[in-house]
Amino acid sequence: MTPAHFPPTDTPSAALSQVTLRYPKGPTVLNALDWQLLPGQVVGLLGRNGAGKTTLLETLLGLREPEAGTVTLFGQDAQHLDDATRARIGYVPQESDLFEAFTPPQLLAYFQSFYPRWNTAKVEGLMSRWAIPRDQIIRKLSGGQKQRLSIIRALAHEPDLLVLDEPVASLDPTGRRDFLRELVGDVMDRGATVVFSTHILSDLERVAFNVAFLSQGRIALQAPLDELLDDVRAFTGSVTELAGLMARLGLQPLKRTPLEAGRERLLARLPAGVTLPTGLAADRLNLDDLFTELT
Ligand SMILES: Nc1ncnc2c1ncn2[C@@H]1O[C@H](COP(=O)(O)OP(=O)(O)OP(=O)(O)O)[C@@H](O)[C@H]1O
Repeated sequence: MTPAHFPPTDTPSAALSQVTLRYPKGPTVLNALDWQLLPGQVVGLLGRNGAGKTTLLETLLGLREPEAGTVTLFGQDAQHLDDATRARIGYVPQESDLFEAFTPPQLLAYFQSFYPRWNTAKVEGLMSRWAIPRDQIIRKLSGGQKQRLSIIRALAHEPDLLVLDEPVASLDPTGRRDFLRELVGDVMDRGATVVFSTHILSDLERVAFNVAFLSQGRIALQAPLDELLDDVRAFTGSVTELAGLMARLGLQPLKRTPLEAGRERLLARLPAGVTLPTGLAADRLNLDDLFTELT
């Protein structure tokens, strides 16, 4: 589907090139990582606990300075954004960063003052639909209500790049469905870029047109989810037979797992229309399997 109002541009909303980041006395979390997010893309970021999803999203936003590599947002150095570019970005962190002594309307009014664009109708609609208490101070809201408010705040200024770190973690199933619908509507209408990390794979199946797998400090694979479910196969056979097959078809293995007796299991994307040798097992994988294999 083509976004309706987005001006054509080749500039990625976010681009990371050869980014390496290590915490002092800690592990190397990002390791020469390359990643691009384009206008109109909705990307679900997947990775195991501790894989570095939060670190990656914070680095992408310029909140952490990498040891090596470059990060740009709309073509600008992420560490030195001008105000206009900063206003194009929305962020929902994993931990609530709302001012706890404010009421929700006070909080929203405060943030509104920073942005040239603010969609009051959208804010009011979501406040009502998500039943956010207006007179209660934020400290007294439930975890899910705080998360919803944080999402409303991030959607209100209609960012061109929306970054969400586990945005649905404390939402109930209705809240998740509603939020995801809002997200997709927003992106489709405005050609915005959305990236969100999640552990809830069924949510990705509803909305994430693209999935990115973070593993060992790199984006191991990013592609539209429906393509991955169609193309990625697990081949099982002798090492020699599979090496021959990969060479003949020009395929790059995504993962190899040695088995006994000179055999192996190998994951690769199989182009449409390729006829496989008879007797060769090539199984499809569901999203759970892909997560287990690629992260
Ligand atoms: N401030 C910090 N100082 C030192 N090490 C850190 C810090 N923050 C995170 N780490 C380490 O960096 C690695 C990546 O953490 P990060 O929070 O980015 O992972 P994650 O994929 O978001 O995890 P989760 O899914 O559990 O939220 C972990 O090994 C973590 O212990």
